[in-house]
Amino acid sequence: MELNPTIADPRLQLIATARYFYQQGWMVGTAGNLSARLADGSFWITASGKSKGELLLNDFVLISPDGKIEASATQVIPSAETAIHQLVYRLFPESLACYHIHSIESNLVSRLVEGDSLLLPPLEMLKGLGVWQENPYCVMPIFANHFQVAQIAADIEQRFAVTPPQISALLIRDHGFTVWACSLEAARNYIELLDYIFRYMVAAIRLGINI
Ligand SMILES: CSCCC(=O)C(=O)COP(=O)(O)O
Ligand SMILES: [Zn+2]
Repeated sequence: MELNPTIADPRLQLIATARYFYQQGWMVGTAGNLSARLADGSFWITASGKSKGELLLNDFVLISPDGKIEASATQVIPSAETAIHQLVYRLFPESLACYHIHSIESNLVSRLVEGDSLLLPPLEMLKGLGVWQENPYCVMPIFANHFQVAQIAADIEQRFAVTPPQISALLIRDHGFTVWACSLEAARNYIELLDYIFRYMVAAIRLGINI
Protein backbone atom coordinates (compact mmCIF):
# COMPACT_ATOMS: atom_id res chain seq x y z
CA MET A 1 0.00 0.00 0.00
CA GLU A 2 1.26 3.47 -0.90
CA LEU A 3 2.12 5.69 2.08
CA ASN A 4 0.64 9.19 2.15
CA PRO A 5 -1.19 8.92 -1.15
CA THR A 6 -2.12 12.27 -2.66
CA ILE A 7 -5.83 12.89 -2.81
CA ALA A 8 -7.23 13.23 -6.34
CA ASP A 9 -9.04 16.42 -5.37
CA PRO A 10 -8.28 17.76 -1.88
CA ARG A 11 -10.51 20.83 -2.16
CA LEU A 12 -13.41 19.47 -0.09
CA GLN A 13 -11.02 18.60 2.74
CA LEU A 14 -9.40 22.05 2.48
CA ILE A 15 -12.85 23.67 2.64
CA ALA A 16 -13.68 21.74 5.84
CA THR A 17 -10.31 22.56 7.40
CA ALA A 18 -10.59 26.26 6.51
CA ARG A 19 -14.06 26.39 8.06
CA TYR A 20 -12.70 24.78 11.23
CA PHE A 21 -9.74 27.20 11.39
CA TYR A 22 -12.10 30.11 10.73
CA GLN A 23 -14.31 29.00 13.62
CA GLN A 24 -11.24 28.92 15.89
CA GLY A 25 -10.62 32.59 15.05
CA TRP A 26 -7.46 31.80 13.11
CA MET A 27 -8.63 32.89 9.64
CA VAL A 28 -10.90 35.84 10.31
CA GLY A 29 -11.54 38.56 7.74
CA THR A 30 -10.21 36.49 4.78
CA ALA A 31 -6.87 35.92 6.57
CA GLY A 32 -4.74 32.88 5.89
CA ASN A 33 -4.39 30.45 3.02
CA LEU A 34 -4.32 26.67 2.58
CA SER A 35 -2.90 24.46 -0.15
CA ALA A 36 -2.55 20.77 -0.97
CA ARG A 37 -0.21 19.22 -3.50
CA LEU A 38 -1.19 16.64 -6.12
CA ALA A 39 0.83 13.68 -7.41
CA ASP A 40 2.12 15.66 -10.43
CA GLY A 41 3.57 18.41 -8.20
CA SER A 42 0.85 20.96 -8.91
CA PHE A 43 -1.10 22.27 -5.93
CA TRP A 44 -4.55 23.63 -5.19
CA ILE A 45 -4.43 26.86 -3.19
CA THR A 46 -7.15 29.10 -1.82
CA ALA A 47 -8.02 32.07 -3.98
CA SER A 48 -7.05 35.47 -2.62
CA GLY A 49 -9.42 37.51 -0.50
CA LYS A 50 -12.09 34.86 0.14
CA SER A 51 -13.75 34.30 3.49
CA LYS A 52 -12.17 31.06 4.72
CA GLY A 53 -15.35 30.21 6.61
CA GLU A 54 -17.43 29.71 3.51
CA LEU A 55 -15.15 28.56 0.70
CA LEU A 56 -16.62 26.94 -2.42
CA LEU A 57 -14.93 24.59 -4.89
CA ASN A 58 -14.43 27.55 -7.24
CA ASP A 59 -12.50 29.45 -4.58
CA PHE A 60 -9.30 27.55 -5.38
CA VAL A 61 -6.61 27.91 -8.02
CA LEU A 62 -4.46 25.06 -9.37
CA ILE A 63 -0.80 26.11 -9.58
CA SER A 64 1.94 24.26 -11.46
CA PRO A 65 5.22 23.53 -9.64
CA ASP A 66 6.81 26.50 -11.44
CA GLY A 67 4.08 28.87 -10.31
CA LYS A 68 1.81 29.07 -13.36
CA ILE A 69 -1.98 29.03 -13.06
CA GLU A 70 -3.23 25.70 -14.44
CA ALA A 71 -6.91 26.01 -13.58
CA SER A 72 -9.16 28.54 -11.93
CA ALA A 73 -12.67 29.86 -12.08
CA THR A 74 -13.08 33.24 -13.71
CA GLN A 75 -12.46 36.28 -11.53
CA VAL A 76 -10.40 34.52 -8.89
CA ILE A 77 -6.71 35.05 -8.34
CA PRO A 78 -4.39 32.82 -6.32
CA SER A 79 -3.52 33.65 -2.72
CA ALA A 80 -1.14 36.56 -2.34
CA GLU A 81 1.13 34.13 -0.48
CA THR A 82 1.33 31.53 -3.25
CA ALA A 83 5.09 32.13 -3.57
CA ILE A 84 5.61 30.85 -0.01
CA HIS A 85 3.58 27.68 -0.65
CA GLN A 86 5.42 27.11 -3.93
CA LEU A 87 8.75 27.48 -2.16
CA VAL A 88 7.72 25.12 0.65
CA TYR A 89 6.82 22.38 -1.86
CA ARG A 90 10.13 22.91 -3.66
CA LEU A 91 12.25 22.85 -0.49
CA PHE A 92 10.32 20.02 1.17
CA PRO A 93 9.15 17.77 -1.68
CA GLU A 94 7.64 15.21 0.69
CA SER A 95 5.09 17.83 1.80
CA LEU A 96 1.52 17.41 0.64
CA ALA A 97 -0.07 20.30 2.52
CA CYS A 98 0.91 23.83 3.51
CA TYR A 99 -1.29 25.85 5.86
CA HIS A 100 -0.96 29.50 6.91
CA ILE A 101 -3.06 31.10 9.63
CA HIS A 102 -3.20 34.36 11.56
CA SER A 103 -3.71 33.79 15.28
CA ILE A 104 -3.43 36.49 17.92
CA GLU A 105 -0.99 34.48 20.02
CA SER A 106 1.35 33.79 17.10
CA ASN A 107 1.61 37.54 16.57
CA LEU A 108 2.21 38.18 20.27
CA VAL A 109 4.96 35.58 20.59
CA SER A 110 6.63 36.86 17.44
CA ARG A 111 7.28 40.08 19.40
CA LEU A 112 8.83 38.34 22.41
CA VAL A 113 12.28 38.38 20.83
CA GLU A 114 14.05 40.92 18.67
CA GLY A 115 16.10 38.29 16.91
CA ASP A 116 15.06 35.90 14.20
CA SER A 117 14.43 32.77 16.31
CA LEU A 118 11.84 31.95 18.95
CA LEU A 119 12.79 29.39 21.60
CA LEU A 120 9.78 27.13 22.23
CA PRO A 121 9.15 25.85 25.76
CA PRO A 122 10.09 22.16 26.24
CA LEU A 123 6.49 20.97 26.29
CA GLU A 124 5.40 17.40 25.66
CA MET A 125 3.42 18.76 22.72
CA LEU A 126 6.69 19.19 20.76
CA LYS A 127 6.63 15.43 20.16
CA GLY A 128 3.64 16.02 17.89
CA LEU A 129 5.90 18.25 15.81
CA GLY A 130 8.52 15.50 15.56
CA VAL A 131 10.81 16.65 18.39
CA TRP A 132 11.50 13.51 20.44
CA GLN A 133 14.12 14.65 22.94
CA GLU A 134 14.45 14.98 26.68
CA ASN A 135 14.26 18.70 27.52
CA PRO A 136 14.31 19.69 23.85
CA TYR A 137 15.96 22.91 22.72
CA CYS A 138 13.68 23.79 19.85
CA VAL A 139 13.70 27.11 18.05
CA MET A 140 11.27 28.33 15.43
CA PRO A 141 12.49 30.71 12.72
CA ILE A 142 10.97 34.20 12.59
CA PHE A 143 10.91 36.16 9.35
CA ALA A 144 10.24 39.85 8.80
CA ASN A 145 6.87 40.68 7.32
CA HIS A 146 7.72 42.44 4.07
CA PHE A 147 4.95 44.07 2.07
CA GLN A 148 6.25 42.15 -0.95
CA VAL A 149 5.56 38.47 -0.26
CA ALA A 150 8.25 37.55 -2.78
CA GLN A 151 10.77 39.11 -0.39
CA ILE A 152 9.51 36.93 2.48
CA ALA A 153 9.86 33.87 0.25
CA ALA A 154 13.38 34.94 -0.77
CA ASP A 155 14.34 35.36 2.90
CA ILE A 156 12.96 31.90 3.74
CA GLU A 157 14.85 30.29 0.86
CA GLN A 158 18.11 31.99 1.79
CA ARG A 159 17.89 31.10 5.47
CA PHE A 160 16.74 27.50 5.04
CA ALA A 161 19.58 26.86 2.56
CA VAL A 162 22.01 27.52 5.44
CA THR A 163 19.89 26.52 8.45
CA PRO A 164 17.11 24.01 7.84
CA PRO A 165 14.25 24.41 10.31
CA GLN A 166 13.99 22.02 13.28
CA ILE A 167 10.24 21.74 12.84
CA SER A 168 8.06 22.11 9.75
CA ALA A 169 6.94 25.60 10.60
CA LEU A 170 7.90 29.27 10.41
CA LEU A 171 6.67 32.50 11.96
CA ILE A 172 6.25 35.79 10.15
CA ARG A 173 6.50 38.63 12.66
CA ASP A 174 3.20 40.43 13.35
CA HIS A 175 1.57 38.37 10.59
CA GLY A 176 1.00 34.67 11.36
CA PHE A 177 2.60 31.28 10.89
CA THR A 178 2.92 28.63 8.23
CA VAL A 179 3.29 24.86 8.54
CA TRP A 180 3.84 22.06 6.04
CA ALA A 181 3.43 18.30 6.37
CA CYS A 182 3.25 15.05 4.47
CA SER A 183 -0.53 14.83 4.87
CA LEU A 184 -3.42 17.23 5.26
CA GLU A 185 -4.21 15.73 8.67
CA ALA A 186 -0.64 16.21 9.91
CA ALA A 187 -0.62 19.84 8.76
CA ARG A 188 -3.82 20.48 10.69
CA ASN A 189 -2.28 18.86 13.77
CA TYR A 190 0.82 21.05 13.45
CA ILE A 191 -1.38 24.17 13.39
CA GLU A 192 -3.22 23.00 16.51
CA LEU A 193 -0.02 22.04 18.36
CA LEU A 194 1.67 25.37 17.67
CA ASP A 195 -1.46 27.27 18.60
CA TYR A 196 -1.40 25.42 21.95
CA ILE A 197 2.29 26.21 22.47
CA PHE A 198 1.83 29.90 21.62
CA ARG A 199 -1.23 30.18 23.91
CA TYR A 200 0.79 28.50 26.66
CA MET A 201 3.61 31.03 26.20
CA VAL A 202 1.25 34.00 26.34
CA ALA A 203 -0.58 32.58 29.39
CA ALA A 204 2.72 31.89 31.18
CA ILE A 205 3.89 35.46 30.65
CA ARG A 206 0.56 36.79 31.90
CA LEU A 207 0.95 34.67 35.06
CA GLY A 208 4.55 35.77 35.50
CA ILE A 209 5.81 32.20 35.03
CA ASN A 210 9.34 31.98 33.67
CA ILE A 211 9.38 29.62 30.69
C1 LIG B 1 -6.64 40.09 5.72
S1 LIG B 1 -5.25 39.08 5.67
C2 LIG B 1 -4.06 39.87 4.63
C3 LIG B 1 -3.40 38.95 3.61
C4 LIG B 1 -2.82 37.72 4.27
O1 LIG B 1 -1.86 37.84 5.04
C5 LIG B 1 -3.41 36.42 4.11
O2 LIG B 1 -3.00 35.47 4.74
C6 LIG B 1 -4.54 36.19 3.17
O3 LIG B 1 -4.17 36.48 1.85
P1 LIG B 1 -4.88 35.71 0.62
O4 LIG B 1 -4.38 36.45 -0.59
O5 LIG B 1 -4.43 34.29 0.69
O6 LIG B 1 -6.36 35.82 0.84
ZN1 LIG C 1 -1.12 35.89 5.82
